[in-house]
Amino acid sequence: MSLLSLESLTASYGPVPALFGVDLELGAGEVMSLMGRNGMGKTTTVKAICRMISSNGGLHFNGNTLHKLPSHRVARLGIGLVPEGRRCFYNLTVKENLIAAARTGPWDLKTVGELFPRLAERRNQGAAFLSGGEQQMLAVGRALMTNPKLLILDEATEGLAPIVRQEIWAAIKRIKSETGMAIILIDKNLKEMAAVSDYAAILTRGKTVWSGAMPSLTTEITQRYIGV
Ligand SMILES: Nc1ncnc2c1ncn2[C@@H]1O[C@H](COP(=O)(O)OP(=O)(O)OP(=O)(O)O)[C@@H](O)[C@H]1O
Repeated sequence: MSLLSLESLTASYGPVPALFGVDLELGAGEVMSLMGRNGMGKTTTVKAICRMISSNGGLHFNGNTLHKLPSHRVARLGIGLVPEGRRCFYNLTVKENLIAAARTGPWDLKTVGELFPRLAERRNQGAAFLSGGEQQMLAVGRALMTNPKLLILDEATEGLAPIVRQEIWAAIKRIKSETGMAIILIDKNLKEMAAVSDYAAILTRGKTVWSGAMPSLTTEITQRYIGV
């Protein structure tokens, strides 16, 4: 049985439609790249999954229909989001950010500190004083502290120096290999994203136009739908 399934999902921003039929299936422990050119509906799909915008069509997670739930209930069901633009609580310390939404499980201050030693070193520092890369690590750590079954990373390496990007990719690989967490990735670095993913789905104008196992994603397909 799928952990997450979206069937013909549609969504609008007020009167303006943005999703026209998104289909996705993800099993427990699987990693998926959600791909598509700019403005094709990737972030909107994530917002619909997390119930930050309303949607129609099939939307199920771990045996639950998500449609009527408020976003905090979705988080409690086990979906952890690292949103585009990080959104840390800048008036709180690193530790306060991490424990703000913590739930019992294998990810706690100790294990997150082992994954990102820089966060452990700066535990009592204000989040506003962290570098961009450290803030991104904090956003990932905060989502992990909710001990989700599904972690969604929306542009987690955007705007970071190459060396910091590599630290984030290494952490994602560890999360994949050391936990049974399912992960959805959205990222402009297609090569790195493909290297950690089992599956991919491509959106064009708010619709799934291709999905399948990562090895079957050919250059011909990426050129046709993503232009690379
Ligand atoms: N807050 C909003 N209000 C109105 N329209 C929006 C809003 N956010 C996104 N859209 C529109 O919805 C469509 C899908 O946007 P979305 O941000 O989901 O795309 P994306 O694939 O995540 O793009 P990007 O890679 O640029 O982040 C676009 O046409 C966009 O202009």
